[in-house]
Amino acid sequence: MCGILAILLASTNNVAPELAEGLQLLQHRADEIAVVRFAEDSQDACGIVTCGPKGRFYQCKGNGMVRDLLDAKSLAQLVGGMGVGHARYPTAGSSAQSEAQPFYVNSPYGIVFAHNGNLTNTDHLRYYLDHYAHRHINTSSDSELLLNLLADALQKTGKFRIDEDDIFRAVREVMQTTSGAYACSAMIAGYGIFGFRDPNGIRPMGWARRRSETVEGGWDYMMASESVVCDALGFQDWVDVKPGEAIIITRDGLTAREVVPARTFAPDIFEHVYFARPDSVLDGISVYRSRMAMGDALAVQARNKLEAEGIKVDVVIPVPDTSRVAALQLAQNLGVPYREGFVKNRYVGRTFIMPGQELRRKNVRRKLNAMALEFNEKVVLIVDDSIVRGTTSKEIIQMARDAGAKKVIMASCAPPIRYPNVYGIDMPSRKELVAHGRTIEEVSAYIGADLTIFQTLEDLVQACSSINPKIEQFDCSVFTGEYVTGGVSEEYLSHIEGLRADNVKAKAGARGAPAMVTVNGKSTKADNVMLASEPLNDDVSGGGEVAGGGDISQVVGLSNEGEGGAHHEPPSMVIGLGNSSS
Ligand SMILES: O=P(O)(O)OC[C@H]1O[C@H](OP(=O)(O)OP(=O)(O)O)[C@H](O)[C@@H]1O
Ligand SMILES: NC(=O)CC[C@H](N)C(=O)O
Ligand SMILES: [Mg+2]
Repeated sequence: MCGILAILLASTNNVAPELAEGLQLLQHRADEIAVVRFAEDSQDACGIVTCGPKGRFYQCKGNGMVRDLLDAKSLAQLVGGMGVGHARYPTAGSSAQSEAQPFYVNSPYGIVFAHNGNLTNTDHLRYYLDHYAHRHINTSSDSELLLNLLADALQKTGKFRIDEDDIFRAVREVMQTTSGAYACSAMIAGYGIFGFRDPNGIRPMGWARRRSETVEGGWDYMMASESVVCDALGFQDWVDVKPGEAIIITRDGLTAREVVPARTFAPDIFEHVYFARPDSVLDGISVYRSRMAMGDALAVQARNKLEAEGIKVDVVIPVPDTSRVAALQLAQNLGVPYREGFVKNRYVGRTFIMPGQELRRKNVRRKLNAMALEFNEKVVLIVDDSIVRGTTSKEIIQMARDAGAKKVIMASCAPPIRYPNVYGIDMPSRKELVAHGRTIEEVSAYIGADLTIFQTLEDLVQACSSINPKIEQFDCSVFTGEYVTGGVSEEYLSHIEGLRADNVKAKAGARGAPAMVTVNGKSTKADNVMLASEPLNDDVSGGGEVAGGGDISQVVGLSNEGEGGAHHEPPSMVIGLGNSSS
């Protein structure tokens, strides 16, 4: 999953520090543990591009977490009052530094682009861009395709200056040609920022504004994956972008338009189960309240199952962090004590996102420690938000037994996950999913539980839609194998399994080792681009029109691992390293 963010200030103050702060709040969408970052090729990446005087772009991006990569020194060099940020973990292409976002194209106008989601017709798009648009695609990233489609559509206007209608039209063209999930933020040099959400509203996105502190009567605007960014940065009145809608923000204000009619409104329910922060509200549904409702529903099920089996539970124990909210609710409903029996090492991140099964397994143990006094001689009910590969459950059940538990019952707030996610969550291979091809009893035996209780899909959907009844449908494909966009065939699933299963990624990881880039003679992890030599003019035009694009002096560190596509095998290369003028 990824986090996207864009901010446009009313003033020309530097926006980079706020973008970095916002990205920190989205880090859970691309979180990976410290051990991985130092021991192996890092999967996570992040980046910021700002637009400064004379429409010049300033960029810092690369592998690593926000707090490490976007340090004060780097941020000080990112000039300008508008910018785009991205926190990535890959669902297409590789984890190579060259695929870190935001992406940039110089033509037309200078566009910077960040994407959360995953496209399902990339072969087709790649073919079109190669054979018809004649645009060079330099990585295996689906997001680079999306940006180039957008650029192609804007290019077709043939205009020196574009306006809002041109952008809306270009976004419509993109939506009409792409299939899959996408929430995107973009920026045009010297013009403004814009964003859009796919016609099924699968990935979340919204916007907000606040009064400028420096420009009287002016507004600062932001758009982001989750509302938590809006709250923390002091923006107000969060508005969700609708499926098929695009928004354009310039210094003149915001315009929203439905560019294609919504096909469905089916947000990915896994955002509520696991991905999103509990303090976010997505499409009018508080993630926290939906997780409470999941706990309530699971309690009813658990009571019935436990009674039927004649089991009396002594204690309910959550698997930190995500399941805590639901587990507390479940314990209260059952009238059983809730105890934090697993202590989490706060310096270890989310294990689910880590690359490679062996690493994930080891790190469950590094991350969680069982306190014997909460397990010894007890019948324990362990609650997790989901059981995906079964790595966590298998390890912690063994830990519970080692700590003296008499019986271990496992409960999952989500139903069994049996199908890949093709919309931006890295669950690409059926074979890796513990419940694929297994009954509940078989899953239970595999993870070593005495009994395993899963939420029903009906209860999960009800838990989310009860908070906002206007959202009647969710993408539940990981549970059902029914994909809201359609067009996800058996052939396609086998194809992505071939590209993205753990074993394939392990090989690709070696090929995709991040390029080291030299900036001003220093070796750095980041693609750090400083373009302007001295303060120039305004960074954003009065809005409405762009004057022939911005001025960008260099692009850095390009390399390619190849998706195996027949039409593209671009060479590894580095273009224009070094600082232009400063
Ligand atoms: O069955 P698995 O493949 O192990 O995946 C499921 C687990 O992964 C996630 O935890 P994670 O450690 O990523 O994050 P958290 O701290 O937010 O719970 C999720 O909350 C489950 O605990
Ligand atoms: N998780 C995501 O949203 C990833 C975005 C995009 N598909 C990439 O791999 O970079
Ligand atoms: Mg967890």
